[in-house]
Amino acid sequence: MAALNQEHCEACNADAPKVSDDELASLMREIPEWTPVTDDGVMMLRREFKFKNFRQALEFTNKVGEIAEAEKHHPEIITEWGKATVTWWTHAINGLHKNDFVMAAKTDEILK
Ligand SMILES: C[C@H](O)[C@H](O)[C@H]1CNC2=NC(N)=NC(=O)C2=N1
Repeated sequence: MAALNQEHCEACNADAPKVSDDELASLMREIPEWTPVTDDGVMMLRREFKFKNFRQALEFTNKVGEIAEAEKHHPEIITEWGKATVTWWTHAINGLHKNDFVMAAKTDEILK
């Protein structure tokens, strides 16, 4: 199987499948620094990234924005002094799709 960070998002509509509990468990092993969180009943993936200052957090935010535009899949990003909090979920299905795990893995790759 290709590494998650080498995969691409598939076009996704309201009929697309949410990840099953088994898929969730196995996909989480590929992005161990992310946490599944539930916000208003919607499951999401979240990770906090720490930086030395606001500028570095902002530069990272913009790089995440570039991969989001390239893959047409978009996160919530909260950018603060020394920190960016990235949250991925699939709006179209109000939950987690494989695409969110691909994007989390690509997000991790930005800092490698
Ligand atoms: C038409 C367009 O591709 C869709 O609206 C995309 C845009 N980016 C998206 N991003 C996320 N995270 N979930 C979506 O369902 C989604 N839909």
